Amino acid sequence: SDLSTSSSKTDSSTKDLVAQAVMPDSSSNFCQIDKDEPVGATCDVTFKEINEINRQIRSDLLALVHSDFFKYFKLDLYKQCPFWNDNDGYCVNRACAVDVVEEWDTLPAYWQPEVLGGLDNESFGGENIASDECAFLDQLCEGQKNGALSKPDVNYCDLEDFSNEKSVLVDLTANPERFTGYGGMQSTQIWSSIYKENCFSSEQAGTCLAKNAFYRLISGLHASIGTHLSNDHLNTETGAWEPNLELFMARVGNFPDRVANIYFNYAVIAKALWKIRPYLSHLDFCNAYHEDVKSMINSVITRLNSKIFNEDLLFKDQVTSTLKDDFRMRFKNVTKIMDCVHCDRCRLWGKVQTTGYATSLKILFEFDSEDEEGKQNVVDKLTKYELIALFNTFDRLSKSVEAITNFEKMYDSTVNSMAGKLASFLKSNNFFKLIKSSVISSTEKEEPLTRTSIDSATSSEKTQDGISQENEFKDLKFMPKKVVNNVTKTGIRQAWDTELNNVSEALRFIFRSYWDLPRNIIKFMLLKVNRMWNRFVGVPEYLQEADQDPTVYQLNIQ
Ligand SMILES: Cc1cc2nc3c(=O)[nH]c(=O)nc-3n(C[C@H](O)[C@H](O)[C@H](O)COP(=O)(O)OP(=O)(O)OC[C@H]3O[C@@H](n4cnc5c(N)ncnc54)[C@H](O)[C@@H]3O)c2cc1C
Repeated sequence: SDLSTSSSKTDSSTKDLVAQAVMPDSSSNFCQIDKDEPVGATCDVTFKEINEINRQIRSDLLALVHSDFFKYFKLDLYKQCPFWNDNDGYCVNRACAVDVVEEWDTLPAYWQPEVLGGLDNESFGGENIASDECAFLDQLCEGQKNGALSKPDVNYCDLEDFSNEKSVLVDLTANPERFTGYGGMQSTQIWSSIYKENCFSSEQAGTCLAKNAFYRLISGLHASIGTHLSNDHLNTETGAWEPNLELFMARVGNFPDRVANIYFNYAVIAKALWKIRPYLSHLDFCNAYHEDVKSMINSVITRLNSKIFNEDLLFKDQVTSTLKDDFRMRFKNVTKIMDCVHCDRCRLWGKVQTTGYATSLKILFEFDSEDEEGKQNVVDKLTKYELIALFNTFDRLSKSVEAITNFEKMYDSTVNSMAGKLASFLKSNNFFKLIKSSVISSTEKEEPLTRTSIDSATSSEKTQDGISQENEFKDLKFMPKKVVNNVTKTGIRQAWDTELNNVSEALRFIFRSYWDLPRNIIKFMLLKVNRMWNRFVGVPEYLQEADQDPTVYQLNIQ
């Protein structure tokens, strides 16, 4: 997929649709979500409460994931897709690339190869651990070395990825999750395989709940990615990275369930973080960063609470261990499907986030509430990459929630300005006055515009254009209402006036066309002469096109 093509396609298709996409029934009902409602049956927290929690923790969380400990992640960018033979696809856009860390000297001490034993985890453990300044890192990887993590397997992701020799270290802050242009058949295949993992075979009690939770997790991840690529989107006209409201509405905002699933995922990860809080004291960060990192973690986690998500409603009592195993295995497959993603940047963030979710599921469902020692054990055996993924995934969701709040502001101001523009347009333009007079009854004519009148006028406008938006974007849910035929008949007199106006407007249009004809002919001739001259003096074809359409030039040079 080509960045410029897909981007310009998106720009043009969404631009025309924005009027329909962002025209709501009520501007306060952004995404058609009641913010005072709970996020889901398993969450005792409302959308509004999550917005407030997020507002409080946002800056601390951001500082945490920018800290030297949490900003690095390790993955194998060249791992073969284990599910199908399609390793040939490449995303060649610059935006798809990942800048790996090559200048090791610039890294903090505990990321240096001599301290980490080449980062392959082989040298972790043994007697040296206690004396190592970075005992925490060794401690986290100890379980892996001892094989304790795989017997029994309580992991929802493949931990081997991090010990793979071919894995590279990546600075996440230098590779932001944003629009890459990755799309088409390749990404569709990935998403559809991910959703297919939700096909639990079991019919036992609780399967439906498990399926529902699985679906919400995946859909929330998908929607969060959609929010990021819309929030950090390349404007091909200016070259700037900026939020794109139309794209957000088309991908996420028009689907209340997708927005709700982002909040659901926020609640899931927040609860996992809340659960490990009492056991974090064992973690030992490097001296230089120890206190800072710990206080940053604390300031985020202390603002979370237990009622944000009730995992017991999901699995406890209703689900046998076979179903839980099935759930774990299927989620592990999702993390493995990330190796089939052709765009490196997307693969990187896909790996980080699926590992983050996998870690939170491990904490939520493998923590035995009666067994304090067991809980401490689970936390002690988390690898550093699981911990890094967990906090970075929480940051992604936190950023999504923040972006949704900003999109809501953009949406409201777009709607307000559209309503204002439409109102003045209707006032000044005769053609629309005619429509207005046929839609609004004679008694309402001089009253200020109401929401209904604006909607009706827009719908009429749409019908006049003859464009069937429903066919183009079946997904959109904020379509203006269908034209309601509420013409008030006020007798033959009004019909006569309307007809007379129609005829006079038509005559005026014909007259104006004749009037403009000579000017249009001259313009056309000048254009032709200009083209012939350019060809004569040897100006390349693409520059001539760019001359007429600046976007063409921009696309060609990319
Ligand atoms: C792991 C992964 C990471 C990616 N990361 C990036 C990235 O960082 N930057 C980037 O620009 N692109 C990224 N992409 C690509 C991006 O997700 C889209 O696939 C791409 O933009 C094409 O979008 P689309 O509109 O064709 O529909 P897609 O997003 O591909 O969706 C396919 C279909 O799934 C359904 N659907 C869409 N969203 C949801 C949802 N939330 N819940 C339920 N159903 C849904 C719709 O019916 C839709 O038609 C990534 C893709 C994958 C698989």
